[in-house]
Amino acid sequence: MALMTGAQYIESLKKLNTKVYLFGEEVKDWVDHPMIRPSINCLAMTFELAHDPEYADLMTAKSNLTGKTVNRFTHLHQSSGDLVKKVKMQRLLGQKTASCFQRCVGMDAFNAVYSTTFEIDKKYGTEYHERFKKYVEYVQENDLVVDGAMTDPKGDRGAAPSQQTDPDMFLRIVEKRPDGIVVRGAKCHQTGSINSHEHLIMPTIAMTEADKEYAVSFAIQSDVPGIFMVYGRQSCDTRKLEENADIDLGNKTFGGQEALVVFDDVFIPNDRIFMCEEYDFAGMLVERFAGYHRQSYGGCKVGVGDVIIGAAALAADYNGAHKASHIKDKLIEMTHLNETLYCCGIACSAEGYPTQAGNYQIDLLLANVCKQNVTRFPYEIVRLAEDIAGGLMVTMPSQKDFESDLKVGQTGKTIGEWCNKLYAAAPGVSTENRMRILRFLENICLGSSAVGYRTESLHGAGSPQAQRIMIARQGNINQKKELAKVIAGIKE
Ligand SMILES: Cc1cc2nc3c(=O)[nH]c(=O)nc-3n(C[C@H](O)[C@H](O)[C@H](O)COP(=O)(O)OP(=O)(O)OC[C@H]3O[C@@H](n4cnc5c(N)ncnc54)[C@H](O)[C@@H]3O)c2cc1C
Repeated sequence: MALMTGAQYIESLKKLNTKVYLFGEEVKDWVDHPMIRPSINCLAMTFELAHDPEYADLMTAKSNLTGKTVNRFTHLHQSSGDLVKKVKMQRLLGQKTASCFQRCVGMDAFNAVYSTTFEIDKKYGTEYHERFKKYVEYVQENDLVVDGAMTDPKGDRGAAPSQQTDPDMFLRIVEKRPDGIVVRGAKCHQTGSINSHEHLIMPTIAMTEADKEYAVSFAIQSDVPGIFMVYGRQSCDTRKLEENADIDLGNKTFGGQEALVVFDDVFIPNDRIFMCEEYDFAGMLVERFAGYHRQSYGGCKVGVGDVIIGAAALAADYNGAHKASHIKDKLIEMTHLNETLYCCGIACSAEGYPTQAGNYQIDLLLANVCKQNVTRFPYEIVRLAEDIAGGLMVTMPSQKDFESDLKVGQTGKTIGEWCNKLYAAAPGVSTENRMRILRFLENICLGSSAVGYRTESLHGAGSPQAQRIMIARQGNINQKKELAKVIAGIKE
């Protein structure tokens, strides 16, 4: 198979028996559910673009395991050039969907598990790395989507896994058998989990010996007995259930998705286990995965930022305000912020280095600086977009009002005629186009796409403080002190 098309991907989801719950009920036909389908369309783009010759260099790569052409989302990075292409691919996908396209977490997890298993085996003589290589070959050959699952519910944030009142607050091994293990717990906020064929599970935090039953990494199909998913609500999501919904959605075709994935005593066969109680490697795996994922945001959010900047510029054109110098300056500021994020994504990639296993790791300090900026700049970008858009972005009547032929008032005009007359702006611009661009901005600033552009920018790949801890560790203040001493002539 090697490279699926978007249509083949969607068909492949229909063959799964994934258990999905939404509004307290099981959703059988979840592939075509109007609240879920936009996120599937979005993921399908990662397959479609891989078939476009214009993007083949970014979207595909040569597998180091088989020598075959694979989708870059399943690739193990072989050079810093590969890391740079990853960021460029993510920017492209952001530009094409203006949403979270959900396939990055799996790619980031592959690369982190690949290098960590190599080092576990070196210390303990285990065989995780060979198993994992076979698993990645299987994923590449079948062009699968894999959810990168790290975040546990975590319960009391001040307590370690083994100290929790409820032991299910972190995913753990509850039984060891000759042929595998049984696990119990959950992973929350899982991006694209319902749309994934597989889940690659990793521990959430560094651990001590007391936590060893929680130090576990494995891969498992989405629809095995014991796994079920509860779909996450998004702001304004039920607009997608409205009949003939179009303009009011802001982005009718694409969207993101998160869900709670529960493991209610799930059996994991030995050949799919990549860490089993080696607690001293949990921290390494977390740090490497988080590093790759912090790099990712210097690509995907930048692509979405490109569309937001374009939409804000169009809103100014449609409002007739585009010639004002402060509008031009705000568009410059948005571009400056967006490109700064891109600089960080490219920089941490260009400074990548080979791991002991041979795949490439990003520069950790620069990736954390990248993500720290991502926790801030998108908020400023949407603030400026809202400034340029004007208040109509949040007070505009519905599409049905603009189209209504109900006569109102005393002069015989319809609601539609009133809305179209009063919300006309620059000459020659249809109110429909004005509506479309303002609804797009509403969706991204505070509608369902704000999940991906705002809160995911803040908490995804770790909350801001997690990056500050890494920046403190990697910043090498002592070396900087030495530099200052030399220049200042301090000898001690
Ligand atoms: C849209 C979205 C998509 C995501 N996708 C994925 C995914 O695909 N896969 C995945 O594994 N995860 C995913 N995540 C999870 C993400 O990694 C977490 O949200 C993040 O690590 C923060 O964890 P939390 O949400 O539990 O927040 P909390 O841990 O509750 O943090 C809230 C605040 O408390 C602080 N805090 C927490 N613990 C402590 C402590 N011990 N000491 C001091 N301060 C503390 C934090 O710094 C923060 O300020 C996603 C999150 C979002 C929002």
